[in-house]
Amino acid sequence: MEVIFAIATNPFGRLPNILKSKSPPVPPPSSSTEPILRIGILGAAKIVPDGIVLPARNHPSVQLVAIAARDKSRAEVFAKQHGIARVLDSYADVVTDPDVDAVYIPLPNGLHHKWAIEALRNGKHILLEKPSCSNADQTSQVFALAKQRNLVALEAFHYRFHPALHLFGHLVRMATNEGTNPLTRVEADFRVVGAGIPEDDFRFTHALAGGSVTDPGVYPICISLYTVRAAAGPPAHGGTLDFLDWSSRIECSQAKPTLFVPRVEPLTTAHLDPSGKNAIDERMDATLLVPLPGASEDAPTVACTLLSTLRDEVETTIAGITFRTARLSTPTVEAVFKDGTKVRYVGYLAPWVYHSITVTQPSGRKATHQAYAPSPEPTSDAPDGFWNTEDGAGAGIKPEAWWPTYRYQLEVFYQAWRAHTHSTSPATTNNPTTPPPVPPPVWMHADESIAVMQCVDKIYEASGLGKRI
Ligand SMILES: NC(=O)C1=CN([C@@H]2O[C@H](COP(=O)(O)OP(=O)(O)OC[C@H]3O[C@@H](n4cnc5c(N)ncnc54)[C@H](OP(=O)(O)O)[C@@H]3O)[C@@H](O)[C@H]2O)C=CC1
Ligand SMILES: O=C1OC[C@@H](O)[C@H](O)[C@H]1O
Repeated sequence: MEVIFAIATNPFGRLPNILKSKSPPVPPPSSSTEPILRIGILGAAKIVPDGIVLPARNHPSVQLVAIAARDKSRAEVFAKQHGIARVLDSYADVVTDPDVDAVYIPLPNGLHHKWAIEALRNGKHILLEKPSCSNADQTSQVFALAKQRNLVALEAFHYRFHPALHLFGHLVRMATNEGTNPLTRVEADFRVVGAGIPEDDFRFTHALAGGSVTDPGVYPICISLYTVRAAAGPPAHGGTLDFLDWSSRIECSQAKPTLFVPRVEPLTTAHLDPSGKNAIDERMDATLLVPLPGASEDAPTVACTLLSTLRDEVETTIAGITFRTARLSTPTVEAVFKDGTKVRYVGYLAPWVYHSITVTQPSGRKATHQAYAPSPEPTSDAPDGFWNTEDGAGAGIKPEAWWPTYRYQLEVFYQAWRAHTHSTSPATTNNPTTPPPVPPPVWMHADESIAVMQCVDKIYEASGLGKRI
């Protein structure tokens, strides 16, 4: 609601940047010193235009070279519309194509594992849509293979790469007053307005790892873990966090599902699990008890309350007739500290459209912050990096206020790939004009993708619906 209010009351404030994000400038072709990353796409999915087509259009060193869809004629129309160079006969042809360096995988959740493994086995780097897989075991297999084959693998948690999140992480750390004012509670949500999702969508299909936790729910899980890590600050004595040791200590104390019930004839049965039980959550209310990394075993945990919905509706009855209308809301995360301080980030999934980060002191005094581009404020204590005002994209490009999360995501993926290519290819290592192999300024680690899926598994087990398979 806050976002709608903000845009409605100041439409011209954000509008130019929103329009630019939908029609980004096309930079001149890359200089010869920048290696070109050639991406192939599996499926003509709805997320493809925002997730990769528009970001790539604005990237001087990324080319979308191939796509395949189950129906080739559909892929041909899609490729023409979005400027994708070649249409191949099958997903298998994309992952084996010698002219593809990396594969973008925007398939239904239940197909992520199969196609991530296929792509990696064929030597392709992967940008894998969220949720990384159907469960944590599958995610561990994917990232283990990427490591073994020395390939870049990134889960497409786009919101992680936007400077507004890094400012939020910094403000969370500041609120702890160097750890003396501990984080006690996190509340996070993502309510998808269900009216638009057809009942035969993969999100309501058990065999394709559907459900509200695997779809919108992974964002509140992921941002809650980020918030707890931000509050803990960098690991003591340097070093890096042992994610999997930490995540193994996270418990799900309650998980209450609201089951999906088909309404539209012919009624689907895809929500049933193999034993015939309804196993699709249209909504999940859950609590994770998350230890602060580095805290002693008996230290209090942080209660993270999570809400995800696939159909969020309000029922109104007038003159005996019941109407269902979508409830509008904006993805929000709020961190609450022992002294009552609150840090609330509204709009964490589409921060380039609008967001606000408000710190409320125990006295009730509020200060609101925003970061539409890398912020001059110090955010270097945010976990997993931050965009410095000096950090650029290749070819002298700097992040701009219109950049969507997906453009940042493509940038970090490109930079990770470039660093990798530089360190493994004699052609680039011997070329003195090739940019040095700097890692991207921000990253999302493989072990964190695994930790998120461990939380998904724990929530589904506690809910009685069972892990996704
Ligand atoms: N990062 C983000 O902001 C978002 C991420 N996502 C994620 O992206 C992925 C795709 O989501 P979305 O774009 O909404 O999905 P769509 O339903 O639009 O697309 C899924 C694609 O998967 C292919 N497919 C292959 N097998 C099947 C099957 N058995 N049933 C249905 N589709 C099949 C289809 O490709 P074909 O063209 O070959 O027929 C289809 O285009 C999901 O993992 C989702 O979680 C989704 C929305 C936003
Ligand atoms: O990742 C997502 O973000 C947008 C939602 O509408 C969608 O269901 C989900 O897959």
